[in-house]
Amino acid sequence: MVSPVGTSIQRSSIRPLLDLSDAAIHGNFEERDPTILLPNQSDDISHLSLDIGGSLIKLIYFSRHEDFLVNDKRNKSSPILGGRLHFIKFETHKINECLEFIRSKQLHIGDGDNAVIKVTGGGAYKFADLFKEKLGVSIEKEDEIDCLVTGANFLLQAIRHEAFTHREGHKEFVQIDHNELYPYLLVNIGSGVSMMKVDGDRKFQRVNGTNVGGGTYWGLGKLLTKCNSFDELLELSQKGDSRSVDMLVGDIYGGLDYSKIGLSAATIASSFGKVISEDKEIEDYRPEDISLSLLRMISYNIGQISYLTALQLGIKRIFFGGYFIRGHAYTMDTISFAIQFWSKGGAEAMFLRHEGFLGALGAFMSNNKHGLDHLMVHQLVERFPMGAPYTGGKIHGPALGNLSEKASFYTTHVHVISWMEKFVQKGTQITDPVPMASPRTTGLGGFEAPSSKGDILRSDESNLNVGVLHLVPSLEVFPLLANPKSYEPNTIDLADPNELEYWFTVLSEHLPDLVDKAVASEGGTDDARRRGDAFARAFSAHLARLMEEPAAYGKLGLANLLELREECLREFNFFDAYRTIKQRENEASLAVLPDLLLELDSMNEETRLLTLIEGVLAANIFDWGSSACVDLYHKGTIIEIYRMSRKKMQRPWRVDDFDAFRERMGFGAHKRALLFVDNSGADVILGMLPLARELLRRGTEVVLVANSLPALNDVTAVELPKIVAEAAKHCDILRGAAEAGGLLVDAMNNILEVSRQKLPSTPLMVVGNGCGSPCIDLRQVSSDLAAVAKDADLVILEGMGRALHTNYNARFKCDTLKLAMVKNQRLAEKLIKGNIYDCVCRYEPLR
Ligand SMILES: Nc1ncnc2c1ncn2[C@@H]1O[C@H](COP(=O)(O)OP(=O)(O)O)[C@@H](O)[C@H]1O
Ligand SMILES: CC(C)(COP(=O)(O)O)[C@@H](O)C(=O)NCCC(=O)O
Ligand SMILES: [Mn+2]
Repeated sequence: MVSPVGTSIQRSSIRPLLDLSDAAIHGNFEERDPTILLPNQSDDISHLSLDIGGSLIKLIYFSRHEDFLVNDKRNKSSPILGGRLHFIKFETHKINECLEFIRSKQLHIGDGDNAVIKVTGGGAYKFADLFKEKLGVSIEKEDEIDCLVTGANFLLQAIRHEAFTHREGHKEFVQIDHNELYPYLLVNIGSGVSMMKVDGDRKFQRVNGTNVGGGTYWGLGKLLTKCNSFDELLELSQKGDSRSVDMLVGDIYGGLDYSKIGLSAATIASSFGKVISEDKEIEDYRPEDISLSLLRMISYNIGQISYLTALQLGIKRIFFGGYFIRGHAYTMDTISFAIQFWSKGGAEAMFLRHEGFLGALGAFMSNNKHGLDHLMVHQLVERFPMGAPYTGGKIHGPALGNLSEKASFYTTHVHVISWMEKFVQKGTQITDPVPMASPRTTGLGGFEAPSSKGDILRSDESNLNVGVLHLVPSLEVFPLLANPKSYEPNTIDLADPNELEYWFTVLSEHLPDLVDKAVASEGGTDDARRRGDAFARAFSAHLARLMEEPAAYGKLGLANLLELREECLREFNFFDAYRTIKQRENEASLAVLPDLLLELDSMNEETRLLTLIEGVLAANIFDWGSSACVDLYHKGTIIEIYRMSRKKMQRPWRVDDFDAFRERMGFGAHKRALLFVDNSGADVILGMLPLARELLRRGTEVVLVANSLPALNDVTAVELPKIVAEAAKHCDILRGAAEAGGLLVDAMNNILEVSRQKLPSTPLMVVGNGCGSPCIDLRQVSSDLAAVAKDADLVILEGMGRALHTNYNARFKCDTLKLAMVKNQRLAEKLIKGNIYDCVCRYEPLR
């Protein structure tokens, strides 16, 4: 039996606090990213793995965090711990930076006596002594190819939006059926190139390779262009025109296509071949053109060898990894083109978001001590923090001014941790344009010059290319989903640029009001204001980044954006922005509840059910996330708005299945109902609770399913027991049910005057859903919710976020009722061909 949510969800368990005592900036204050030493802080890090390659060191570490769901009682015995996986890279020739990073974060200490450091790549051999000398640790070596394959298999099975195709500037995520994953060809383009045929878990063979790889591009490029960094070289290529160095078919055929064998005039006949006939020195060529020619030469070559290898083995799918790809649109397009061209469409190139980290991930997975080797897709949540440090609950520094004001602050405030310096730098990197090459092909095998959108590569330093993977072992797939495999939570796909722009504008315009509320919720102090500013800046930067590259963080739907906003607030330590508003609305609603219940009790059953549904729809107007509603609040009081809203409840509603629902409802029609509740105040107290009471009265057990973490003015599972206890003071049905559901155990102590007569025992329970967003992705819910769902035969989803933005098209294995008032004109038009404030009552019985 489920017990109510207690006090297990605590602030401190979600946001780790750093021990800042004796903190000091290490090294030169003027340097760009000074290391901050926190000698007394243990991040509770237990697992570190590295892939030390010829060019780059890839580091993954796991920091243990008691994420809010790990407190779940049933998981106490589970060996899997909640925590976060962080992905970092260094250049191999700067190994000392890497060692310093490990030391400053104490990654080599671990939680027990000895941390296990799994290392793969040649550096495991080359630098073993250095690790011993500098850090006093022995490393455990892991086979490189083994790790690459393990890493790729893990990513392809555990991360939902990992693999994607990239054609003509367009990125598309591919859903890979686990049963159809093998065999595939894995091509890892690091310094050199390895090709593996993968047939299963640890079943693989290295089938090919080439010495012309990422090291060749960077090495030759450095020599020929005098570039100082790989990124600089790659950026140059974006402005290049390789025709000045490449010999094209047209150059040989007097401008004509060699159409007999399918080669267009623009096809490269010989990379760098044009140079031979020209009497020029290297200075006479543009470095941009050289870089592009090199990039094309190497990418085509790898594409061609990969294709031939796949052909020889009869494999259709080729996944490309390795840091050479660097998320670079043109590189991916070139490789895709080569595969498509040579295979005539028979084979497909796919890329991986964690491209460079395959080996490091494999090394990490080879450490069976953390018990993370069988993580499932539903247990992983990827987040993209901006890097605001946790500093004892406070973010230090003066109010943020203009981005250009950063320098003076930094030199005068070195005694506090300069989160600002890092943040401003990150914000700038994030809003930098991302190159989105959309090369036009001639169709005959030639590429025109890339037409990239920007000229700056997004720095990896921003850490927003791959996020932090949160491992939440207690998340599960909602067991009542009719078809979990094809389930798509988002109703609105933001792939449509118009849609994207509309929602971005809506969210941007709502930002000042949200910041006001957030700052007020933390007492309006200077510190809160600074954090408010920083939050607004961070969220705007995320929006700008996504506007430019919508798939940057994985497939983008409206629900993801709304969740990102909540996560971003939390990152800046705003735990509950609408705290006071929620309290005020709860109090006002509880005050009128007894009268409402009296009125309802005077009705006959049929009228009552209709009035109850009307009540839910009318009260769903209290939504602080909708700009239209926020305008309403500035014009009237809660009670005025509620009255107005109730008066407008004329049937038929825009979507109106009420009659079918009423027909189904009788005494004991359902054994257990899950009520996914939405907003605080009138919505839950005058809308959903009275409906719950009606179900209880009809002998149906009720589980109120609420957010585990705050989001806008949504009620949370922690807040609900107190609200129910207050309501129960005025209602025997609710009191008996809450007692039977174990809800009043704590609350009863406060209401001793209540008579303890034996009451009917249909239980009312509360359960946290595992999320902190106004929407709900039912592929990742708390195990508590999954457990209660098993006996449920009615699901009621309420509110725009849970019933419209997400799950409007979801099908369930039981009767389902979706209730919402539409508080956005565009959504009303698009979804129900109606208008703002229209209502949806969609009933989908299980036949
Ligand atoms: N910042 C960078 N510095 C050096 N090389 C980079 C960088 N970013 C991407 N690369 C490319 O990635 C290649 C290394 O890829 P990687 O998968 O890390 O292989 P390895 O394990 O051999 O180091 C380099 O040869 C270069 O082409
Ligand atoms: C965030 C919300 C989904 C919350 O709605 P609810 O689930 O509370 O009905 C909604 O407020 C929303 O879609 N807001 C953004 C659109 C707008 O301002 O119109
Ligand atoms: Mn809401």
